[in-house]
Amino acid sequence: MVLKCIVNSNGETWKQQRRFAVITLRKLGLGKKSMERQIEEEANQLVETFVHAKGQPLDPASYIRNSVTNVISAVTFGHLFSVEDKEFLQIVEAVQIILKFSASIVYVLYELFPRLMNHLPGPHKKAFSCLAVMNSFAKKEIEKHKENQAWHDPQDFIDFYLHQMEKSKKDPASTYNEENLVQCIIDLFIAGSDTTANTLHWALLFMANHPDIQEKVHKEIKDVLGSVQSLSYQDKKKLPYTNAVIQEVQRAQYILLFGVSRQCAKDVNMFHFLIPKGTFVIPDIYSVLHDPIHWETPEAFNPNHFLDKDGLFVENEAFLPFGAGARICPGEQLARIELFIFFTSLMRAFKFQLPDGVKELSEEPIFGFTTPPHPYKLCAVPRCNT
Ligand code: HEM
Repeated sequence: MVLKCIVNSNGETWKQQRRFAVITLRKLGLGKKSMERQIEEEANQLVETFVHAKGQPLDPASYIRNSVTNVISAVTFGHLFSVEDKEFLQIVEAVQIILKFSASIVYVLYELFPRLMNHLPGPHKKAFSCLAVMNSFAKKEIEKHKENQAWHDPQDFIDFYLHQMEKSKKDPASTYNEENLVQCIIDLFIAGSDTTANTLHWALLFMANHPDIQEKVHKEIKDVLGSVQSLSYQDKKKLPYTNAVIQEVQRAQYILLFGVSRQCAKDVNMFHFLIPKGTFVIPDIYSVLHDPIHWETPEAFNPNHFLDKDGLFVENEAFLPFGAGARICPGEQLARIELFIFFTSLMRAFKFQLPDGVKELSEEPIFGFTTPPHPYKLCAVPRCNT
């Protein structure tokens, strides 16, 4: 019920919509209004917001969520929203409610007995109304794009999609239509905002709990980038320690309870077990990210998992937070750019400290479809060189 266009579709619809999304996200990364610049703009806004707190304790969750959701707005609609915009805040809230619902027992009941559940009150009604809000928001943006007729020089996801619809209107096998476009937009918002925001939320928590690691990150950024203002994703290669810390955050506190459930398209023989065609499979990505065969100290936060003895960055084949295979996350590159630019901008600008009297922040997650940290406060103390 919740995610349909790419995430939960199969067959020809999935193939076409996914291929289109992958190609379009790549093109947007290279385009005039490249995603990287928009992410940088949004990261600078987040830094400004934290500066206003003047080092006093603040809960960073909603600020991070708004910024990351705004990046998805830039990608899909081609513009950023003011974080005070009521409609925008409604969308941010709708994503939260839908995700919370999709990990609830009521969701399972709804999937099993939809007709009965339709007659009963409950959280599914609220989730449906949130989907309706997202639907009408997406439709309004599509209408604006149609009026502007900018799809001849496409600048965002909607432009590219309308262009594709026009190109394939005579193809009877085409699945490009406005209904699927609305679903794609909802997919991008739901799959692309909470995942990245929760990773950043964990990243700040780990930095406050591990000041020694935080100092090494800050020093590396300062030594390598100096007073260069603008950040680029290319800088990642020059910052092996920072890169290792970001990946370690993704590994140590994986932000999905499980991967997305999938159905076997054919009989599969795996390590002598037959998984018959049609079986639903739920990948346990967390277990791969904590497998003692692949990680020296799986339960500890340890950036050395991604560094060799000379401090150079090393990949690990068991680092699979974005899944694997044909269904691998199409937003991986966008997410990696966001994590790098947001994290590096924040580490460069602030020292994140525990508020007075707090010894440590809890590293226990809240279990749901995604696994954010428990709400916490920290102090973003501006570094004197910023
Ligand atoms: C830290 C951030 C993210 C993580 C950890 C993550 C992780 C994942 C995982 C594990 C899957 C399932 C892969 C599989 O079934 O094998 C997935 C699917 C997906 N993700 Fe992400 N994701 C992230 C960010 C994003 C972003 C930013 C977007 C969009 C812009 C996005 C869009 C999607 C979509 C559309 C799918 C469905 C793919 C399909 O079914 O073919 N994700 N993601």
